[in-house]
Amino acid sequence: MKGKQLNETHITAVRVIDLRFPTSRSHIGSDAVNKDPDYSAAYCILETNTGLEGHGLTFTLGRGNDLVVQAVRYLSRYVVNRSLDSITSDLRGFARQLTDDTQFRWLGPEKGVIHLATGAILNAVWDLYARVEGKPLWKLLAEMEPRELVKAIDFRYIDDALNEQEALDLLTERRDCQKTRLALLERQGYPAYTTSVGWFGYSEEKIRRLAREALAEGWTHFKLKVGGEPADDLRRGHIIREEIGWTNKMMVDANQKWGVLEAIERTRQLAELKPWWMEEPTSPDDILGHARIRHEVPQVRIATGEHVHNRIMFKQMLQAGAIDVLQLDSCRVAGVNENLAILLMAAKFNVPVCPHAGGVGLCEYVQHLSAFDYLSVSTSLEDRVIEFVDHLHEHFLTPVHIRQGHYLLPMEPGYSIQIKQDSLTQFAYPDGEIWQEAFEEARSNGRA
Ligand SMILES: C[C@H](O)[C@@H](O)CC(=O)C(=O)O
Ligand SMILES: [Mg+2]
Repeated sequence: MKGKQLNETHITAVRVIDLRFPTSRSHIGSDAVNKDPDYSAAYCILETNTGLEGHGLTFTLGRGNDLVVQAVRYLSRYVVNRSLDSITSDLRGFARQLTDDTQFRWLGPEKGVIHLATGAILNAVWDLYARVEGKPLWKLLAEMEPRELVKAIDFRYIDDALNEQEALDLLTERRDCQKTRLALLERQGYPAYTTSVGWFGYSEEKIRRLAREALAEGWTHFKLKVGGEPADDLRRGHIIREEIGWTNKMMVDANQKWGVLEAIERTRQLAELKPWWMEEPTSPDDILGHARIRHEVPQVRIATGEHVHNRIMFKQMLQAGAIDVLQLDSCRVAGVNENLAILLMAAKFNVPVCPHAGGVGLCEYVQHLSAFDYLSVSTSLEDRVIEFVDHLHEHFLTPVHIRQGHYLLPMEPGYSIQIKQDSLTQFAYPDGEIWQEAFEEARSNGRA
């Protein structure tokens, strides 16, 4: 039956939508580097002969979306007119087709605009796969045979750190007691932290109020954006500490603001806030820089990953002992396939994965990856929390559910990423109503 449905599903067309939300107007999502982020998505819909659809997106910011949308359109050629089972029977080969296109590869390889676009298409394929199977993505993954799972992973360039046999052994050994872990997730959900209290552009009064409210809602982990003047960062940090106390956890995120030496100095200063981690202290490409910061400020754990663009970079981060916390991004790397590789490497190196979710749709995506990680890969919740931001969920057909600072397991088939038709129309750029109104207002104010 399973094979038959996959076989009978043919992808007939791909619709690509440039979707942008004007979040920068209220400083939502702002940090020391990204001061005016309009949360955006290069969104694609795989249409099929059966009426089922596969939805996928890659998160970007405002103008950057133009380029990724175009790249998704180009890559669509690899899915149109294919049966779903021609893809799912060789998921590694399919991912390679996308990453190895002989002319697009020059734009990467496996990084930047073309890789972001690859993430959208691959995630849409997995969404469709899970819908055809009638399962949420986490369940599809957790129930797949280890042998099938490793066949989705491209071990090229990482097999010096993790090879296929090791991945297979790890997945096989860790199947024990999966039911017990599932029962725990069903009961209490997956632990989470909130970033929404501490965006960079928020006033001190606002972060105090939001921290207080979040505490009352049951949150125990809170993230603050730093990277401003040292005294301002400390003052803002102490405001949060005054509200949440010293038992709850606070993390700080500099969004790559500093060079390595400044990062060392600033992380030492921020240590007085007792941060649970220091996030993105410097450039995401500086593997040895992260290792040095970690070595020179041992009292603060170092986290990064939202801008780490592929499994090969993560491999080196792990090999170099550069990070304490790995923050994979579900669609910066090449979709579910590459996330599997990264989860497995992190498990081998015993580094906790706390996925990045500050963006549109990222919370919806990563809840599946973390549930799968716990059920089948890391098998631990220790030091692991999923990020949560409380913006834009109203646009999703099956948004995340949070209870007492935990993500509840999503139960609907698919990857939870489908955006409501009304929202797709209203926020499409530049023709959507929201943007037309904004252009009109700018014209009448003489700004256009
Ligand atoms: C621009 C994004 O909002 C970024 O600040 C998110 C981020 O760093 C995080 O969620 O962590
Ligand atoms: Mg961050």
